[in-house]
This record gives sequence, structure tokens and C-alpha cells, in this order.
Amino acid sequence: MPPHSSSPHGSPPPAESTELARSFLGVFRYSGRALELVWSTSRTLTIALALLTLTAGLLPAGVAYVGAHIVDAVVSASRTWTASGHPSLRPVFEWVALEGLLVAALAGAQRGLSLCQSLLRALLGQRVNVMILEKALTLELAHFEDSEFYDKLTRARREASSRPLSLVTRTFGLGQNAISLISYGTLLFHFSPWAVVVLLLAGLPSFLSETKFSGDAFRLFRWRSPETRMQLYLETVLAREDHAKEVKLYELGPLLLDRYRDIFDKLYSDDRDLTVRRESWGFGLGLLGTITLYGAYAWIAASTVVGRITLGQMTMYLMLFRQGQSAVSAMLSAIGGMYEDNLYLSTLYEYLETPVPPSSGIAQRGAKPDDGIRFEQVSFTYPGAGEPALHDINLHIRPGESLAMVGQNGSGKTTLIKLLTRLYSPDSGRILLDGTDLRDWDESTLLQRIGVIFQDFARYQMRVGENVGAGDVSHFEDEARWREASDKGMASEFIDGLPAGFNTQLGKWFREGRELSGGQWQKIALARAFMRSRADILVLDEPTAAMDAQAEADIFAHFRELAGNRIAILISHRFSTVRMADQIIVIQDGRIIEHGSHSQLMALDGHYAHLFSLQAQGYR
Ligand SMILES: Nc1ncnc2c1ncn2[C@@H]1O[C@H](COP(=O)(O)OP(=O)(O)OP(=O)(O)O)[C@@H](O)[C@H]1O
Repeated sequence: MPPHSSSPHGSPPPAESTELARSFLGVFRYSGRALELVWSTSRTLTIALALLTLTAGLLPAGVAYVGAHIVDAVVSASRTWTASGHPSLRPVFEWVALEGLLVAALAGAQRGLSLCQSLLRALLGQRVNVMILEKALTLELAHFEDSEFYDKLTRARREASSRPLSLVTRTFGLGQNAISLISYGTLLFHFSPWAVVVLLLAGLPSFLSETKFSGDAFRLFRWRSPETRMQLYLETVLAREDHAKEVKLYELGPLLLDRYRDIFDKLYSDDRDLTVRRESWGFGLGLLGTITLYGAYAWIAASTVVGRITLGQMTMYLMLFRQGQSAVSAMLSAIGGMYEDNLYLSTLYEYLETPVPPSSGIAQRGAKPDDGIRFEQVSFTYPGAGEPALHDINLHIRPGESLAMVGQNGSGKTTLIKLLTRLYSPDSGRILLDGTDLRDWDESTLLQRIGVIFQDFARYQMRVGENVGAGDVSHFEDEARWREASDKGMASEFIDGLPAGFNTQLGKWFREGRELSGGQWQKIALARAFMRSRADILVLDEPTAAMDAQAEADIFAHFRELAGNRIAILISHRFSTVRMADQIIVIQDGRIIEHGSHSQLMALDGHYAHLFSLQAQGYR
């Protein structure tokens, strides 16, 4: 939804202009926070920036003032020369030297300003990016799956990291020009107070139009987030190695590229309209300024001719007027720019202030240790989904027991795991671990107790060992533990065959990065789950689907031994694996339809027995 109710094209309806004025003032609320951000990023640089701004603001008027003295000194020197034949050049040279010094100091101040800005830009860009990423760490999985939220994140990442500095630079720029303007105004006031009024008013129309167009540009930027996101996505699909194979073989490239172009064309036409309107108005209103300038020229020239001011003063007033006008327009465009920066910053702060419900649990131990896991009448519907993914689930798994889940694709098996690992919370019912509700557990203690691999486990483009070590951050770099876990995951053998063993870089993003086969990756993921040696719950979602028959047989032959006295929860479509579990549940459309051991379910001769015989037939 657009944040403001005014139309992006044309002027807003009269009833909405108060609203516009309010939102115009409201967006300045981030200026203070931006300044605080810059100040806390580097105090030294911020102070240097302020001092240099002051210097750069004062010097131009000084230059104009000295310029007037040069002209007057020249006129008087040439009069002396005509009258006496002895030119008094000394004062002329002194004024010229002074102006030279001031100009050099001004150049120094401007260089200093751009130096401070460059350094601050780098520091601040990093700071804001870190803030964005730190916030991302606190978010819930559901946030990442919510497209509107994802838009916020993308917008914040794309634009907002450069905006705080821009806002501060513009604020300082505004100050610098204001100082210059006051100094010009003071000098110009001697000529005529009206000259000062004319100077100030001439820039106003173009300022108003700039502000309006900045708002329009922002609203356009905000509305088009979904399209921009699609563009980014298409770039990824077209230019990343993990999609290259399919894009090539299915000859998807031209089709996707056409889509990419179509999006650009649509966005471009909106941009073009806005830019054309912005520039046309800018030109028309800017013309007013030029007319004013030349009117003032004529006025000042006429005053010189009638002898009201000296030639030197004329030079000074002309310069003051010209520079004063550019200071006014710089100030006004700084204000317009600040307005724009504030709008963009609002997306950053909106993102950073996304409410994340705090994890309130503190339990380090359960109320009934050794009770294991219980699901009591658990139901769950994904945010935005029409149908519940799980209905009324009841289960009890005791320590040391194994549970296997079977069911059609989309029946809810992975969802049950997501609830157990607290990635989502049940809508009704409760899940208990050792007699205590998962919600009441301290999050870190709970996570330490669970080793999990999902079907779509992450493939980190890091070293092999780090891919294993990721399973336990406290032993991320621990080579002995890598090996131990890899032995359990049946991964050691192939890892030893890699050029640098555990230190082999994986993935194609980096030099000499190796790609692994699907089954090899899965062994790494299994090893990762075994890294969590303190975990007493092992959750494996299709852990061997990509492995060869021998590896799978080896893993399951040792499974009991590997799992030890942990709870093992297994999702598999292979019944040879499933049959070994102590309990088996069959899930259909989010409900448990059969529950028992292999022999009980075979005796029941229901769904499980049917599927088991179906698969067994295939092997006969
Ligand atoms: N993040 C999500 N947001 C919304 N709906 C989802 C999400 N993940 C899964 N679903 C839906 O929830 C239902 C259960 O999905 P789940 O992943 O639990 O199935 P599964 O039994 O693990 O399937 P498979 O055997 O294919 O892995 C499906 O209808 C699926 O479309």
C-alpha cells in the first residue's frame, strides 16, 4: 500500500494538501536520528565535517569582499598613476595576495569536506549494513516468507545504507549555504534590503516543485518494490551457477530475459514521465530565478552609472547576488533532498523497528526430566494459508525411542518438525519437552538439544570442515570434532579423497572451489547434525534420499548405535528404513491416520501395509 494518499501524478486533490503538509513535516523526524547515527559512527569526522562546513560557508563572502577592494585599489592606483605618474601598486598586490590565500583556504576546506564525507560514507555504509543484518538475525522464519516484509528488507538494503550520510551531508551543506547567505545578505543589505528579499524569494517556486517531485519519486520507488524484486530475482536466475544448468538445457534464457526487459520498460516509462515533468517544471521555475538575477544586474549597473556605488562595489554586489542565488537554490534543493532522504530512511527504520516477539522462555530443564517429547492436540496453519497444515496431532516419544513419519508429499511431515524446532508455534494445543512447553524453554538451551537436517539443508560455500562445524558454533573450527562427526555421517571417506581434505573450499563462487555430488552434500549435512554432540534429539528429514544404496544401508545398520540413547525422528519415503523405528506414524492431510510399530501396522493391514507391500513389490 502507498504510504501517502496523494496521487503520484499531477497535484494532490485540495482535501489532501493538509495531509501532504503534515506528512511533509513528519518525514523530518529522522534527521535527528541520522545525525545521531553519524555522530556515533565517528565523532572526530563529524566534528571535522562541521568545522570545515563553517569555514567553507564563510570564505566565499570574504573572497567577494576582498574582490571589491582589489577593484577599488586598482581604480585608485590608476588615478594616482594618471595624476602623478607614480602608481601605488602595493595595496593592489596585498589585496590580490589576500584573495589568493582565501581561495586556497576555500579549496582546502572543500577537499577536507569531501575527504571526511568519503570516510564517513564507508564507515556508515558498513554500520547500517551491519544493523540491517543484525536485525535479520532476530527475525522469525515467518518474516522471511512474507513477501511484504521481504520488500521492506530489500528496500532497506538497497537504498538506506547511503541515506544517513546523505542526510547529514545535506544538513551540513544547508548550514554552509545558510552561513554564506547570511554573510552575503549582510553585505548586500548595504546596497538595499529589497535586494535581500528578492534573493530569498526567487528560489522558492523551484523548491516547492522539487519537494513535490521528490515525494512522487519515493512513492514510485515504494510501489514498484515487487517488480524490482522480480528483476533482482531474474538477474539471479540468469547469472548464477546454480540455475545455469536448467536455464541452458531448457533454453529459458531468452524468455526470462524478455521478462526482465518488459519490467524495465514498464518502470522506465514511469521514470521517464516523472523525470520529464520534474525537469520541465524545474526549467520553467528556474527561469524565474534567471530573470530576477538579470533584473538585479540592471539595477546594480544603473546604480553604478549614477555614482551611488563604486565600480569595486558593483563587482562585489554582482558576485554576491550571483553566488547568493546559487546558495539559495543549493539550500532549497538541500531541503528537498533532505525530505527525500527522510522518506528513504523511514523504510530503514520501519524495517529496524519491525516488532519481533521476544522469546520469553527461561527454562533450562524440564518439569519432568526423561518424559521426552509430547504433542498434545497440536494444530497449525501457515500464515496466509487457507487450510491447516496439521490437525490435532497427539504423540509421545520417550528418550531413546525412534519415530518415523511416512505420508504423501505435502501431508505435513516437515511442518511437524518445524513446530518441534520452534521455527513456528502451534495455533492450538501444545508441545512439551520433558514436561515443559517449548515456549517456556530458554531458546538456546532448547536448540542445543536438537540436531536437525532438513531436506533443503544449506550448502555453505565455505571449507568442508566448516560445513560440518556449522552444526555446533562452539566447535566451528574444531578439526577433531569435524572428523568425529564426519565418521558418524559416513562422510570421512570421501572427504579424505578431496585435494585438501577438510580444508577444501566448496562451491563455485570462490577460487578452486569444488562442487560435490548430491549424496556427498547429504553426507556432509548428516555429519553436521552429528556435530551437535550434546543434542539428545536427532531429527532427520529424508537424510539418505540422495545417497547410494550402500551408504544408506551402512547408516541404518549403525543407526541405533549412532543415535545412542537420543530420540531419533526420521522422515523417509523408504520403508526399509522406516520399519526399524520404534513407532511409525502415517500422516495424511495433516492428520495422523495410523500409529504403531511396523508389526502392528502390518497387522492392521491399512494404509501403511498397503504402501509397504507396494514398495516391496518393486524390489521383487
Ligand atoms: N512455508 C510455508 N508456507 C505456507 N505453506 C507451506 C509452507 N511450507 C509448507 N507449506 C504447505 O504445508 C503443507 C505441508 O507441507 P510439508 O512441507 O509439511 O509437507 P511434507 O509432508 O514434508 O512433504 P514432502 O514429503 O513433500 O516433503 C503443504 O500443503 C505445503 O504446501
